[in-house]
Amino acid sequence: MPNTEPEVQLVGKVIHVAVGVVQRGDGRILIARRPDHLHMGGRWEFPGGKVEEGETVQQALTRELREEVAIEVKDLKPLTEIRHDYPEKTVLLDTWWVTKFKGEASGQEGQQSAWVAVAELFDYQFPDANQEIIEAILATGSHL
Ligand SMILES: Nc1nc2c([nH]c(=O)n2[C@H]2C[C@H](O)[C@@H](COP(=O)(O)OP(=O)(O)OP(=O)(O)O)O2)c(=O)[nH]1
Ligand SMILES: [Mg+2]
Repeated sequence: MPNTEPEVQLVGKVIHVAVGVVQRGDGRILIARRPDHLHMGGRWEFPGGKVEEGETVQQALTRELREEVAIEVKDLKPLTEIRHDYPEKTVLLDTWWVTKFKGEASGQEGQQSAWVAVAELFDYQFPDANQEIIEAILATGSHL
């Protein structure tokens, strides 16, 4: 009997996540601290969340930023896509610049948030997959 185990692992599902790099006019970027009880709890992140069935990634990002940090996305532009294997799951971080938005950002789930300069991103602890997002931000510099 052939062993089908490796194939089972290959077809394991990838979690599609919409991630927003929200940048203000002064170049600062919005980050938020993940609630402790979640996957990667306590680490800082770019706000976002899972794309639900029947949603586009843009719709998902707009919904997540409204739910998590109370801002209204007005314009988006693609930044990068990062696939990362954590021991417990595989994520596809579909990452977008948020180039226009309305509202004052504030953590709607009690989480801390901060507007940080690009150079300050290195002072915060992010999930491992974010290293490549930060590199993409540095490579682009800014959407402004
Ligand atoms: N939002 C976000 N998720 C990230 C980042 N980096 C990273 O590895 N992730 C991972 C952590 C999670 O496994 C997954 C995103 O899931 P999530 O917990 O934000 O999803 P969600 O907002 O839909 O939350 P829930 O409804 O499942 O509670 O992607 C990041 O910068 N932002
Ligand atoms: Mg989320």
